[in-house]
Amino acid sequence: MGPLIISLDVATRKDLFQLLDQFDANETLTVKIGMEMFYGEGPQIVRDLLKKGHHIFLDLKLHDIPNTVENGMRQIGRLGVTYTTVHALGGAQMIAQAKRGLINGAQDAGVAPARLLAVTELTSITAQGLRNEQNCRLPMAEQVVSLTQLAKQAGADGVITSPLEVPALREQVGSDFLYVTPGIRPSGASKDDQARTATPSEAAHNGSNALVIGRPIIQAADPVSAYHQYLKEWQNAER
Ligand SMILES: O=c1ccn([C@@H]2O[C@H](COP(=O)(O)O)[C@@H](O)[C@H]2O)c(=O)[nH]1
Repeated sequence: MGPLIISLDVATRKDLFQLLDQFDANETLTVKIGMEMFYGEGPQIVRDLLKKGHHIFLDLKLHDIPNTVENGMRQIGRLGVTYTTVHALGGAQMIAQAKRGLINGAQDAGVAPARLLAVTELTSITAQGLRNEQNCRLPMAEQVVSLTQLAKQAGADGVITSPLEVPALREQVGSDFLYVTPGIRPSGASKDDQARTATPSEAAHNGSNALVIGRPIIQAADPVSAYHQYLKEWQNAER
């Protein structure tokens, strides 16, 4: 069973440490740094979190021509994060070069290479949006399977997808690949801007390898107890 990754979607370093300092200092967490924090605070925030012993998922979702992505990934690879992301829609060549950039960056810095995760269809995309806005003729699960096969063949280590597609992915793409799932909402909670959601225990039952949870933890009245409640549900779920 993989980690429950806390998505630290806050604007400033001060907000971030106000949140993290509520956790026991001995508790090693896996935390996700996204665009909001990285664009505001830069790579130093990643280095500071690594110094505190946390594992980092740097979620910048690169999507550009292959050469640009490879060079960006070389910089990310030097940081020593555990996971990072590209959009699968960038294509096989882009994904393969992203992987090469990560490996070369890790070698430059003498750190372990990050695992490369390809975003399939964002968990905010509905079946209607896929059809009417992306003009995609495949049903959601087939489109996600197709992008996952592409990502796997191109050398990614896993995908980001909704927990709803994981059973089809395990069956059609295999279990030797990471299925990391945001779009997690406790039963009865607001979906916010997420469309394809599941609870932590449903995600576990469907075969997710790791959960990503943001607002239900960071906006809770007590983020530490919310984290432990979802962690318990994730760890104790029937698989
Ligand atoms: O398809 C995707 C890809 C990435 N995300 C990211 O996960 C978190 C989810 O936050 P919540 O507050 O739990 O909704 C957020 O940082 C997204 O950028 C995603 O939700 N879906």
